[in-house]
Amino acid sequence: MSTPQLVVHHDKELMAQAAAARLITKIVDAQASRGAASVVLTGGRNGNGLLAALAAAPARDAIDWGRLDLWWGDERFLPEGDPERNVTQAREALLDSVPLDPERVHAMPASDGPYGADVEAAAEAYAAELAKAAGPQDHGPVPAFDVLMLGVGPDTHVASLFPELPAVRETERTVVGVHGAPKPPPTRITLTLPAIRSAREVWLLAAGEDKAEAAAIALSGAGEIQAPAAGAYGRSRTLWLLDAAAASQLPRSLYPPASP
Ligand SMILES: O=C1O[C@H](COP(=O)(O)O)[C@@H](O)[C@H](O)[C@H]1O
Repeated sequence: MSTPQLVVHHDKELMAQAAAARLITKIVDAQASRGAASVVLTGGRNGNGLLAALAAAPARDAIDWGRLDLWWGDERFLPEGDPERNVTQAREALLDSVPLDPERVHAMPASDGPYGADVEAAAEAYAAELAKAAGPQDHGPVPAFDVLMLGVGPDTHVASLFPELPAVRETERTVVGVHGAPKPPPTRITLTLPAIRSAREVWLLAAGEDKAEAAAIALSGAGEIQAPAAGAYGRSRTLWLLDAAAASQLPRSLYPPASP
C-alpha cells in the first residue's frame, strides 16, 4: 500500500492539463522501459476533462498509440453507443482522434452485446479478458497497469464502487456487476478494490467544490466500505490530483503543506 500524495492545482482546467502532461510522460516512459503501456480510464467529468486536455496537448504525439492498452475502471451497463457510456464519452473526448490499435482498446461489454442484459456474465467476461492479459510478472489475475485513474464522486465512490453496496466488499473477484447504484444508471460493471490495487500507480481525480467533502473524508482515515475512495491505492504510488475547490475542506495537516 502506498501513502497518498496530494497535488493541488489552481483550477480544474489547470488540473486537467497538468494531469494530461503527467500521463503523457508516464506512458512514454513505460513504453521506453517495457515496450508497451497500460492505462485504466475513468468516466465522469474529471476523467473526460483529462482526456480532452490530452487530445489538445501537442505532446500527445510523443505517445506510440499503437503500443497502448486501454482498460476501464467501470462502465454504465447500457447499449453500445449510448451517450452515457463511459467508452462513448472517452471516444468523443480523445480515442477517435488518435491511432490506437482497436485490439488494445478493452471496452467493457454493453447491455446489447453478447451477454445481453446479464451483467454478471458481462463482468465475468471482462475478468477473463483481464486474466488473459496478465503475465507471470504480474501479481495475480489482473495486469499491473501503469496508471489506473479514478474520478471521485461527491459521495466518495470510485469506479462503480458505491458506499456500503456489495461491490465494495468484494475481496475475491476482480470485476463484478452492480445493481441499484444510487447514481444513474443503476446497473453497472466495475473493477473491485483488489483489482484496482494491482495497478502500479492509482491517480484519483477530484475537481470542484462538490468533491471537497468527499476528498476530506477519504483522506482523513475513513473506512473503505463507507468511503470507497479511501481504499483505492496503487502498489508504488497513490496520487490525489485536486483543484483548490476540491482541496478546500482538507484537514490543515494535509494541505497546504506545513511551512518550515
Ligand atoms: O458515474 C461515474 O461517476 C464517477 C465520478 O464522476 P464525476 O462526474 O462526479 O467526476 C466516475 O469516476 C465513474 O467512472 C462514473 O461511471
